[in-house]
Amino acid sequence: MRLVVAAVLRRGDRVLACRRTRPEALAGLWEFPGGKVEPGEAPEDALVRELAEELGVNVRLGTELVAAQGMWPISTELAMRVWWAETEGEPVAGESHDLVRWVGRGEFGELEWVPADVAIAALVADSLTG
Ligand SMILES: Nc1nc2c([nH]c(=O)n2[C@H]2C[C@H](O)[C@@H](COP(=O)(O)OP(=O)(O)OP(=O)(O)O)O2)c(=O)[nH]1
Repeated sequence: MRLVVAAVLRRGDRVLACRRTRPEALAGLWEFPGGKVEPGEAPEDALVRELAEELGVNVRLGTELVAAQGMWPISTELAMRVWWAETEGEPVAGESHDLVRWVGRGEFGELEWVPADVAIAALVADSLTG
């Protein structure tokens, strides 16, 4: 099982959603930014690295958003761990995304999420005020 890590970057009552450019099956769908943990790499280090690479921001991780089962299932080969995070920088879409958007709880329903993120987005929306 390969581990994927993702961040719910929070600023006030909004969080950052990112629209994927690849692979074709996921292009156009929204996700929380992150990526695969490399062999030998600590999950938290991988997450900080991915956000620097993909969005050009230096993030500070907060607490983990734990699923009922522990990890968030993606597929038979992949499972995901997700952390709250903050940054002072302004995220800019690189090659992995063609749009980034700060969304409040009322806007979550406007986005078509990557399938594995639907349950995470629901939990996140519930925990935001406004
Ligand atoms: N980054 C990210 N990936 C997610 C989310 N939800 C979800 O199902 N995935 C899936 C999509 C991909 O199959 C996998 C993560 O791969 P990725 O393409 O983002 O990772 P990476 O940057 O390390 O990519 P690569 O080196 O394999 O190209 O997890 C999510 O919220 N964020």
